[in-house]
Amino acid sequence: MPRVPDRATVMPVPKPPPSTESRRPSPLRHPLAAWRASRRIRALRLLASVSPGLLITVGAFVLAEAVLPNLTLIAMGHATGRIPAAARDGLSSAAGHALLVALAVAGVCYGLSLVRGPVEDALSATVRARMVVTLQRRLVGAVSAPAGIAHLEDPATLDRLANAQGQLMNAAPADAPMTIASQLGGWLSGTMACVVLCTFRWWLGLAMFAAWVAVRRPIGLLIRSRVGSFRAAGEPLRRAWYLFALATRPGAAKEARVFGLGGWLAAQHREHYVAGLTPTWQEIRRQGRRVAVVAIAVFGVFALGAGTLGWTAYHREVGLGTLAVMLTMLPSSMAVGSVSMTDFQLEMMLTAVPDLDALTESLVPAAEPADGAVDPAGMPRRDVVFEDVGFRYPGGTADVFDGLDLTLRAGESTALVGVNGAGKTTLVTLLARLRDPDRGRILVDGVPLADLHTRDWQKQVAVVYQDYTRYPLTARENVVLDVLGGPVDEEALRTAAERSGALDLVEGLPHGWDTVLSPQYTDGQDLSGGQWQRIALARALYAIARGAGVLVLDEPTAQLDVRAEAAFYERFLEITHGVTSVVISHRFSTVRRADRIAVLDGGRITELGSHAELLAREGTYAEMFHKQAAAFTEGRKKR
Ligand SMILES: Nc1ncnc2c1ncn2[C@@H]1O[C@H](COP(=O)(O)OP(=O)(O)OP(=O)(O)O)[C@@H](O)[C@H]1O
Repeated sequence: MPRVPDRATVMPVPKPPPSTESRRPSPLRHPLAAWRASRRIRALRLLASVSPGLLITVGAFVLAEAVLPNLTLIAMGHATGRIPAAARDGLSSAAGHALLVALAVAGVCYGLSLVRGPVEDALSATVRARMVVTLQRRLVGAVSAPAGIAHLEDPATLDRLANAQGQLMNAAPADAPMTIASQLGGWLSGTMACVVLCTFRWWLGLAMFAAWVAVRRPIGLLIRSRVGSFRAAGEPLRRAWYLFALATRPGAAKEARVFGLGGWLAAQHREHYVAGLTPTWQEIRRQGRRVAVVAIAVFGVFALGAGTLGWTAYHREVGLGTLAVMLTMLPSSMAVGSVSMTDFQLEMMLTAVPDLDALTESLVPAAEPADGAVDPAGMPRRDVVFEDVGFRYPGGTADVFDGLDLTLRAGESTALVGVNGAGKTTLVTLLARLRDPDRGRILVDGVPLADLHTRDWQKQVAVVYQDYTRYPLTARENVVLDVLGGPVDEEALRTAAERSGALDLVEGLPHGWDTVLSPQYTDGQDLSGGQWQRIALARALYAIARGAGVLVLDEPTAQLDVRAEAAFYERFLEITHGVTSVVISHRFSTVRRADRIAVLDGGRITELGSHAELLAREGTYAEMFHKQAAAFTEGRKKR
């Protein structure tokens, strides 16, 4: 008796670990661990993994950002303080020399501050470019790690994916390291100003520092909670972006115009966007009063500092130079507590970090357990057996399969017939192990599918899907997809194109096999639906020529014209000869040519046999066949 695994144990949608965003630091947690887990540190570590040299350069930028503005102000203050003495004693006096030195230092620092802008621009562009490549590589790696596709229909995973790309909040995560650097530079600059204030009155520097930190904390928390409610609205925001893409990209452009969808799309986009942002706006309104309290505190602290300076100057306790330096340090110290739009943007960028990690942590290890050790090369030699298979889509309300038994004999063609929604395409999905059954087993030459190396088995199954992909690549690349970047077997390519009826079409293209099949690229050209279908068919036949063991054709002639369809039928036996093939079609002129026909109904195979056998049985197949034949004859008579 085969082991019947229960639903929960088979290839589940990988569950992301709880977002580190929501893991509140426990008081017992080591501070160093909390520091390492901080999203800022993780973003900077990401940059270090891209290029340690770049991180060091960014560090130097932070130092310059912290020191240069203060040095300029201090030097200018000192210069101001020396003016009276220099004016009195002359420039050649000691006081005059001190003035010149202070002016020279101020000039150099100011000059260096002037190049800060262009340097920051260049550095930001480099960091962004390197980060984008790394982030995209990690995302593609994570998303394509599982052999199955269930995770791509999991809303939580899709929210994470959209946010890790920066799409959900319209904030580019690749800009996070430089924004952190700029923010850190500002904070250090403010801290340095507080230290300078300490040299005047130790308590004033400390008080300013403590006040700014105290001011910054509640505003920081407000920003976090705003961004948190923004992030929580993942689904409506993702939907808003989807609608926006529908309205602005070519895919749906034709239907959007013909059906006049433009206004509806715009209204729907607005509705979902507003629904996504409403909690954030409510949060902002709730926070308004706290922000007002903080603003009053800022004013109070600043007044205390300025008042103290004014008082001491009035009583001649400090000289002009000290007064000039300290007066500039007061506003400089504000950088410790200042919060701007950049902080909000940075907070949004940083939400991508835990999402990126969660995707990698959940999807990449999920790829491993699904892999078996048996090499499927040359399989199937005998058969592929579906044994008591049960399957229901995650979140679905009904079983698609309930005790399905079917044997696909090696070297034979089997046609799958059934009404819309009977589960024909789903059966192919299980065969290619893009999903696993909830119950029962699929055996290839007696070996459970789970014991085969998943990726290699998937390469053994060449499928022309009903909704095959039209890649914006050259005609050649569209056909030789499974070996992209590797050597191309030109003879097999030509034969595949000839058998699928694509050869004449490709030879008629402006650059032949090298024509890009997309009008969105220079010299590119689009194809008609039927022409694309021939290319997709050639893709599967090329894979078969290169050793794939199973050919699956899902509605192979749906988009072909009458002549192409007739030519396909003539070649059908030749195309599928000796190949283990599965043909799904509602056209009985295709189906009848298969060696065996399986009728799928109510989650099981209800009839199985050759065309003649099933007609003789006078069951569902015979009824469907006669209805279609009658409709066809009727149609011809009317013409
Ligand atoms: N990704 C999915 N998530 C949930 N349910 C799905 C999904 N894909 C298909 N279904 C459902 O599973 C059932 C079988 O769908 P499937 O596409 O396999 O049918 P089919 O026989 O190929 O139909 P058709 O002849 O229309 O192509 C249908 O009820 C469909 O609604």
